[in-house]
Amino acid sequence: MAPTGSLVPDRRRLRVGLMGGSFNPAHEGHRHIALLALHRLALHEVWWLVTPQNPLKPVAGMAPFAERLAGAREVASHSRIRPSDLETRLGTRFTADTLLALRRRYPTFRFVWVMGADCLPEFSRWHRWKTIFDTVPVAVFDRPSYSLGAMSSVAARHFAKNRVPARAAATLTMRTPPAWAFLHTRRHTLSATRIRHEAASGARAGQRMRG
Ligand SMILES: Nc1ncnc2c1ncn2[C@@H]1O[C@H](COP(=O)(O)OP(=O)(O)OP(=O)(O)O)[C@@H](O)[C@H]1O
Ligand SMILES: O=C(O)c1ccc[n+]([C@@H]2O[C@H](COP(=O)([O-])O)[C@@H](O)[C@H]2O)c1
Repeated sequence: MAPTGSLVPDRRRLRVGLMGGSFNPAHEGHRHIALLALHRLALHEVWWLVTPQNPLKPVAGMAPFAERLAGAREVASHSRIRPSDLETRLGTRFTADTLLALRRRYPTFRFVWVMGADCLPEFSRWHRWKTIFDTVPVAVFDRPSYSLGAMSSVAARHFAKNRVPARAAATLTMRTPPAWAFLHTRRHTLSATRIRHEAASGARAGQRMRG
C-alpha cells in the first residue's frame, strides 16, 4: 500500500519522512521542506500524506480531496517526494492512528514525522499527541515567524530532554522514540492561506472589472 508508483520492495530498510498536510493547495513551501528533509535527515523518500480532513481545521473552505491530491502531485515533481492518499486508504484521520497503522504495515521501514514549526505550538491539541512522539522520531523545520512560539510550546517543553541537536538530525530515523530535532534552515514564506487569499482577492477584482 505504499504511495502509488512506489517500486521499492517492502522489505528494504527504507528511511521515509512522513509529511502530513491539508495541501489546500500544495505549494513551494511544502516542496522546500520536503527537499530539506531528504537532505538533512538522509532519507530515501518523503511521503506527503494528504489528509482527508485535518481534525482541527474547518471543513468549509477545504477543497475536495482529489483536487488537493492532484495539486500535490503536480507541485512535488520529484521522484523521491511521493504525494499519497494513504490516510484515505487506511481509514485514519488522526496522525497518531496513521503512524501506528504505518508502523504495523511497514515494520522494517524507518519513519520520521516531518512538519513545519507552525505545527509545534498547537501540537498539544492533537489527538494523543504524546503517542505521536512515542511512535516515531520527529523533525521540525523552521518557518517564518513561528520559531519562538514553537520552542516555548507545551510539546517542546514536555519533550525537552528528548531533543537532539540539529547537527545529529541525519541520525533521527535510527533513534528510538521519543527523539526530535528542530532544524534552523533557510526559510520559505509561502503558505496555503496566502494563496487562498490572493486567489479570492483576484476573483473579487475580476468581478469588479466585469461589473
Ligand atoms: N513555508 C513553509 N515552511 C515550512 N513548513 C511549511 C511551509 N508550508 C507548509 N509547511 C508545512 O507543511 C505541512 C503541511 O502544511 P499545510 O498543508 O497546512 O500548508 P500551510 O501553508 O501551512 O496551510 P494553511 O496556510 O492553510 O494552514 C505542515 O507541516 C506545515 O508546517
Ligand atoms: O491527529 C490530530 O489530532 C491532528 C490535528 C491537527 C493536524 N493533524 C495533522 O497534521 C498535518 C498537518 O496539517 P495541516 O492541515 O496543518 O497541513 C496533517 O497530516 C493533519 O492530519 C493531526
